[in-house]
Amino acid sequence: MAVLSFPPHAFGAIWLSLSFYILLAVRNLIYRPSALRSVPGPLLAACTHWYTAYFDLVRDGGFLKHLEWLHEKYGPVVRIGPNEADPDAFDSIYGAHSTFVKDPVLYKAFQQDLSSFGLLDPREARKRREILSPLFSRRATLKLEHVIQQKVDKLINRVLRYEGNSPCNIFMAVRSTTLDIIASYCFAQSFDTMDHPEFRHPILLAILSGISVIWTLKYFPFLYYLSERAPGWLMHRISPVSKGYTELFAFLSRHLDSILADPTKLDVADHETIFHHLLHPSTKQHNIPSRKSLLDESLTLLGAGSETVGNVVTTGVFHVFRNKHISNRLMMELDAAWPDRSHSVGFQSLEKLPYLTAVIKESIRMAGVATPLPRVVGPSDVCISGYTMPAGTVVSLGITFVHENRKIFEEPDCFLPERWLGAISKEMESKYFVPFSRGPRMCLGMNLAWCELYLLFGHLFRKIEMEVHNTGIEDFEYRQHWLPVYRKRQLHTRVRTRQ
Ligand code: HEM
Repeated sequence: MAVLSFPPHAFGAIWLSLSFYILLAVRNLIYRPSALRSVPGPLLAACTHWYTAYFDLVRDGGFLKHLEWLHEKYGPVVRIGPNEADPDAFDSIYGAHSTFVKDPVLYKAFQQDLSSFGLLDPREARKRREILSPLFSRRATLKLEHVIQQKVDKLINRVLRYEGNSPCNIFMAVRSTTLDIIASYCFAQSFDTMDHPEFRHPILLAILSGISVIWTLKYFPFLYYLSERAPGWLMHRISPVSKGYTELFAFLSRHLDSILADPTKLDVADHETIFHHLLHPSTKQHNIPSRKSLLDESLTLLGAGSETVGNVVTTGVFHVFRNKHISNRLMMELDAAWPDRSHSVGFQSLEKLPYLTAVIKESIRMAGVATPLPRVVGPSDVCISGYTMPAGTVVSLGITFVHENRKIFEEPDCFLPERWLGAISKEMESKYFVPFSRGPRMCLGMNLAWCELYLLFGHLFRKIEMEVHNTGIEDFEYRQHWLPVYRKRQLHTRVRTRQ
């Protein structure tokens, strides 16, 4: 038997590790913040982080589902780690005046420490936001609307090539589009992801599969260190999709280095880009970011700006086209406002359409979003939901717990755009619609996201009739790897031109 051939020193090592973890767990139970002892939750969670790790890693992103069960069992505040709690109090954690900082244990796993998303120091993060915000303001988005529109038009053409043919993979088509949009918007460059047959561009595949490694890097950060130092051929052997990441990194590095070598290239760029802001002389008061920081920022924006919007659009297309009442009502509204499809209708006209707006909000609510967003309490102890959380405690509340809360949204599992039309909807929105989070670290790309969503939803539904093909609601069940990861069938539709 294999076990008999186990070398004796291996048993010794296993015993040693086990004893270490048991001692650590006991220490956590006895010495960790006594105030947290009163927070209800499983004993094992209070002993060790490997409790959440088990669900994140072994149960394939299953902690979010388990957390729902924990809240049902223990109530609105649950202890989920030796030093970690999940209280039902969104504004206390993420509100405008929050002084809590992002938890390094999670955020360092993204390996983008020097980007707007990864900077942990609130002053550094604020400075970076100040530099980039002008490019992501509503005004800037309106100015660059044509950049988005161009890609949306290309998507419509690409999708309509499937008319009378096999079903189109909308899941990948839309994600290819959002990746091309964010690359164009931020760098005035394109990967031409949409041109790839079946929308399976290696860079897109690498970004998608990269989501699933977040938990691994959170619990085993040294793996990133090893992967960075391993020869490329070995990494490609271990994970063939990493070739896409190598391609992405090489593309961004080449582009950045050419600008650093000759900044006048920015003068002839098609439009303003992130580098016009990050390398602008007035930035000197904040210091020009290092090359690593510029690369981190580029990777952050590509990641943050593509999958998020793509996921919302895929979710919306599925729900609208599987419900005749919703698709009819939406098309009637669009046809009335936009009788001639050959004339383009822009963001500012589309955002005035109430039913389209309701459909977009409901798609955002139903699409899984970034969760959890852990924050470290500080600089002093605070009382949250009736419990004292000592400074240093990690707290988080998943956005899904707000958006899928039965006490807030009736029938939260149903796609009901009408919920955003009633008299009460404005109040609901201001209190409970938080897909972009809130406070000092809320989404930087929110205006861009809204513009993309209106143009994508508006043009897809006005110009294309779709029939969902071989995809069911079960295919929208996801595993939470910080972002949702879909393991089942991708949304396919049969398509027909609408006049
Ligand atoms: C529907 C689309 C989107 C959703 C639901 C969304 C949601 C979020 C959320 C919840 C956060 C907070 C993350 C955290 O605290 O860890 C965030 C941060 C961020 N988002 Fe978005 N996002 C979307 C689109 C975009 C786009 C298009 C961009 C492109 C520029 C973008 C760029 C960022 C950045 C840079 C941050 C980090 C901000 C900071 O930490 O200060 N997002 N987003």
